[in-house]
Amino acid sequence: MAVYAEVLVDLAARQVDRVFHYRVPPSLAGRVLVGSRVLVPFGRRRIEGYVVGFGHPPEDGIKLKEVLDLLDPGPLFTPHQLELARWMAAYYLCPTVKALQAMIWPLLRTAGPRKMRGLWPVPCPDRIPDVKRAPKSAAVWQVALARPGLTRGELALAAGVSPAVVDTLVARGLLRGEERVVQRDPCAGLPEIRHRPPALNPHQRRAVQEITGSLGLGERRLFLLHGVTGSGKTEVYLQCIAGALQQGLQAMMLLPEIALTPQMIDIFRGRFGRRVAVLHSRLSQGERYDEYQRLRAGEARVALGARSAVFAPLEKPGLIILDEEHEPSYKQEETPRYHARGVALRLAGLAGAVVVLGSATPSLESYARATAAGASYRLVELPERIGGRPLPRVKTIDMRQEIRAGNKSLFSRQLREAMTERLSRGEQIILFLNRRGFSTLVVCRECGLVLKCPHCDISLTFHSSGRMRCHYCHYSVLAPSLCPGCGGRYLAYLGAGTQKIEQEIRELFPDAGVMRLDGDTTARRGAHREIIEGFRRGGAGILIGTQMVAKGLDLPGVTLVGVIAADLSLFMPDFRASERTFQLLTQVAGRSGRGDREGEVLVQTYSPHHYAVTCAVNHDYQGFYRQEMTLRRSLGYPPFTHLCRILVSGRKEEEVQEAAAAIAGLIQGVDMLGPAPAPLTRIKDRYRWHLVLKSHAPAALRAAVKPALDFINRHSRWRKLVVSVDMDPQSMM
Ligand SMILES: Nc1ncnc2c1ncn2[C@@H]1O[C@H](COP(=O)(O)OP(=O)(O)OP(=O)(O)O)[C@@H](O)[C@H]1O
Ligand SMILES: [Zn+2]
Ligand SMILES: [Zn+2]
Repeated sequence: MAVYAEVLVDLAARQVDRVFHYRVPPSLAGRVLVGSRVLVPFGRRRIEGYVVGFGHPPEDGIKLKEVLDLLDPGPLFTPHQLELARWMAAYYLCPTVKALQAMIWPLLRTAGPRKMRGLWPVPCPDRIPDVKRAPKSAAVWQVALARPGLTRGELALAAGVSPAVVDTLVARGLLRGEERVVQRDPCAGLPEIRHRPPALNPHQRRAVQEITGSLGLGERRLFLLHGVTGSGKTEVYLQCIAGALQQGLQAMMLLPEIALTPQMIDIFRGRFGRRVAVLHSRLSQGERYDEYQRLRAGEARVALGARSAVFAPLEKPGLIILDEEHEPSYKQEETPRYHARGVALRLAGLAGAVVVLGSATPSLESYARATAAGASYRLVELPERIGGRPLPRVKTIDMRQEIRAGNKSLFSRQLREAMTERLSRGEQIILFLNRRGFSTLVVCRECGLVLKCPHCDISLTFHSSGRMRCHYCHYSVLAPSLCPGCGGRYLAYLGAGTQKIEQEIRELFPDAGVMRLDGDTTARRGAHREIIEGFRRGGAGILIGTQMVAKGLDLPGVTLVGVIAADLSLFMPDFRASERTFQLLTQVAGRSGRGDREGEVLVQTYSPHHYAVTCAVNHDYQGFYRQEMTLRRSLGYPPFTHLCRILVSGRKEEEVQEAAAAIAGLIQGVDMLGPAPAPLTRIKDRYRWHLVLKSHAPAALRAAVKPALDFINRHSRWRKLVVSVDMDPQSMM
């Protein structure tokens, strides 16, 4: 009997989410498996597809086309992964093929195994060159052992001999020239310092016992690890992972991209060596491919990475950890718009794994699930800092009073004094401002024109390079000397960014040594490590940065943290603005006083009485939680409801508006806000309108959205529009 493959095809333009049937020709029989990537005819084209099953064609008598080719030697995904992709498609309302591709992306970009042509040592104990009798040959041999695969020239150079010496070793059969597959190791050349686990404190011990006690039961168990900053959560993760490995399980450790610092990678490598595979965006495609393969082969047992590492191909994931679980970056802001936490919970269900969500400032959603009646998460707390250290003293500084006292600078008198004092004692300081660049607003003083991106409805940020940049579409232009509107000569540079802070701090503290950590200074590979290591070693007294300095850094020399403007995130048009502000302030404050000396934090603000600020100042998570929950309940926002945001974008605003209205007309059975222009009204030349749907049941949201989407997809009139559906949106911008 003929075999029919069910194939999911990738049609980027249309939202086709169904399988097509193809006959498997005898030449490919037995080699095409579930998970195989194949080439199939589709209409007049040949396209790629993924085999998701085998079965009977839909109708008898139809002549089926044949699979043309098999594109990889083995399957790219497992049945487990397919199941997860199907769930993602259903929950996040995206095509299954998109979910699958997100899962196996390290295999899809052109990378493949790396082959190297070079000289490889052939061990034969009796003929190894003697250091005394043949020092040159011995030198070549040593280099060849340490760095296999070098070319003849490289080897001679590294050993400090002429290439002829290399040739004699080849002639004697000690070196063989050939092409081999080599593994790219993203950590090659970095020191691998073995860390011994410290003795846990009683809170940590209890946490590790509770979590490891649930491992290997084959059923999903969920934990929320709420530990104050500096309470040693990382050590709890490490020991839980060690426990999982001991039981023959594999583990996944997820961190937000910016918390996945080289230091963090060192810690994991130090504890687990090559059993850790690292997956993150700064790796080269080839490195990613190799790390992914090491996980697939079971050679690596721990996957460490950012959001997409939740798709690491583990055969037996027994433990899944999300550190900083409250971070918005766990949500992918393009199709498939999944949340790594949601996927992790589902994966744990499929695999019978334990999930640990950790944070000093858990999301309201997670904390509610851990504390409400019938809680589904078990709450585990680390209420104290390691070594009984106190949390830092935090003080707010009312910037309105500074102005009244005639201080118009970016820095309050108190902050300056405190900095002087700390520096005189040889202590270190972090200054935090969540905005990169020099000034975020360039305005003509004569006609009031704001210089905006020609493609987005966003003001351009002036950078100290002399260029103005759009932080949304990367447009950049040389800053004009005259106003492009009126030709006026007086342009005002307003809204300080980290570069401006740096400039002013260098003037105020010329001897302190200043470093800056933000998206601009870390663009080059390796720069992030250099800056943090340099600062840790005392290479500077002051580190200025964006939220990169707020997350996860453990720098014992820091005793003062200054927050330049706490209000920046407070008044964003987003219902999570208070939550984000509270989290950010708590996290950045937590960088202070992690060593033996007591820490201090000064928070400059124009809203000293806002509860997000006061609760962060008082280290009062519970207080913040209670007040914010009261507000969310009264407004009907998550965690009391689920949201689904529909964003329509296109080049013609009338069309966008019309389509948004048409969608709104088709929505039934759920509450709806909008349609209205999104807060960012235009990005990359596309106008943006949105609708926000609310319901207590996610299923009701999906049921409401489906018909509207189908309608839009069917109408060619709106083909140029992009309609994106975002379940549980993290950004409302
Ligand atoms: N049991 C222990 N004994 C001694 N030192 C420890 C112990 N556990 C952790 N530490 C050290 O305490 C410091 C703080 O730990 P860690 O960075 O894990 O805190 P954290 O809870 O993740 O904080 P944050 O949320 O602020 O990132 C680290 O330097 C870590 O090495
Ligand atoms: Zn002007
Ligand atoms: Zn732009």
